Amino acid sequence: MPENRLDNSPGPGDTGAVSSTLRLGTRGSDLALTQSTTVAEALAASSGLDVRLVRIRTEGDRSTASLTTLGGTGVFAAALREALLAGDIDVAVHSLKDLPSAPLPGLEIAAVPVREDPRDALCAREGWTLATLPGGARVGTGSPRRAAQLRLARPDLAVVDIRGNVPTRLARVAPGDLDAVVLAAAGLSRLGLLAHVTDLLPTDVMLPAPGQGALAVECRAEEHAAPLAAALRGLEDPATRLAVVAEREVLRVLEAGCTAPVAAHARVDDAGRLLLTAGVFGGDGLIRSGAAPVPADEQGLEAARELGAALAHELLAAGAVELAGLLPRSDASSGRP
Ligand SMILES: NCc1[nH]cc(CCC(=O)O)c1CC(=O)O
Repeated sequence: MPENRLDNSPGPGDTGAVSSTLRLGTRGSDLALTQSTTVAEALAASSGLDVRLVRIRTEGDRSTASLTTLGGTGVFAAALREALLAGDIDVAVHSLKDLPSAPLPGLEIAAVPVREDPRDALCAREGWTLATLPGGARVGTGSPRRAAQLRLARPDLAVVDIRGNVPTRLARVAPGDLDAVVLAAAGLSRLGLLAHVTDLLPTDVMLPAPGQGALAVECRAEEHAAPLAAALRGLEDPATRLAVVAEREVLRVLEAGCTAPVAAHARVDDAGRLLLTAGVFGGDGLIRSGAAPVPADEQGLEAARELGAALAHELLAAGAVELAGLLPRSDASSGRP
């Protein structure tokens, strides 16, 4: 597959102007390509650089094994991050929810662009909503987080474990196969597939994965002061950054001692307060909410982190670790996607 060129200026082979060419690594799925193309175009427009997409094939794309067997969703990001560290690419675009919560030495998330709708969406036959799906309806998801919340909302449904990229999962909704699937609204939106949504699930019914709907634009940390990082920071949305820092801190703290699926959703309200809800699912599930003022500087990020950690510790104190034993799939990791 040839590299995608976003402009028609000569490549490095023609002029030797390597430094003006930015290699943006991407996975090959429709969703990854859409996300990467959007970021590449924004970067090309703001920086004047020649931005090229470089496709990287990841273990997560190659394998049909279940995500939990592969060791969680980090498999999607690992190959891109290796290419970044090796200097084969200059920038990587990830779905933030697929990025492990631990920082990777040598890399930095230079920008978190404005977030899409963080909610999960039901795509059902016959225009069914979660409330009107007939009893026993077969609903597909590969996510322990979504499965657990589906069971809580509608214990009478049959939750079916599925895999594959977004279009593949959507195609399973057909008579004789699945009656519905649950997918992130953000992915459907980016792929132009929102018309398939029959019910946008409110966050109090289906609390999203930490980082859902947000992107991470990653580069090598050594480039922090370089023009590249400055150009990347132009893509930053501060409110989204605050929200995902809090959500990912919940995940980071819980991942240490808890294997139950984790969900978290935060947003900044009009008064400049960060509102965070975090949950772990298994049994009846556990949910905690909190709020904190978030000043528009480094202290805001620290406050977001503290709020995330505080809710995670509340969940641990309320028995989050024990919940893992109540899971139908006790090997479930953080519950992403
Ligand atoms: N787990 C795969 C994945 N990673 C990111 C998205 C959607 C986009 C997003 O959540 O930002 C999806 C598909 C889905 O969960 O439906």
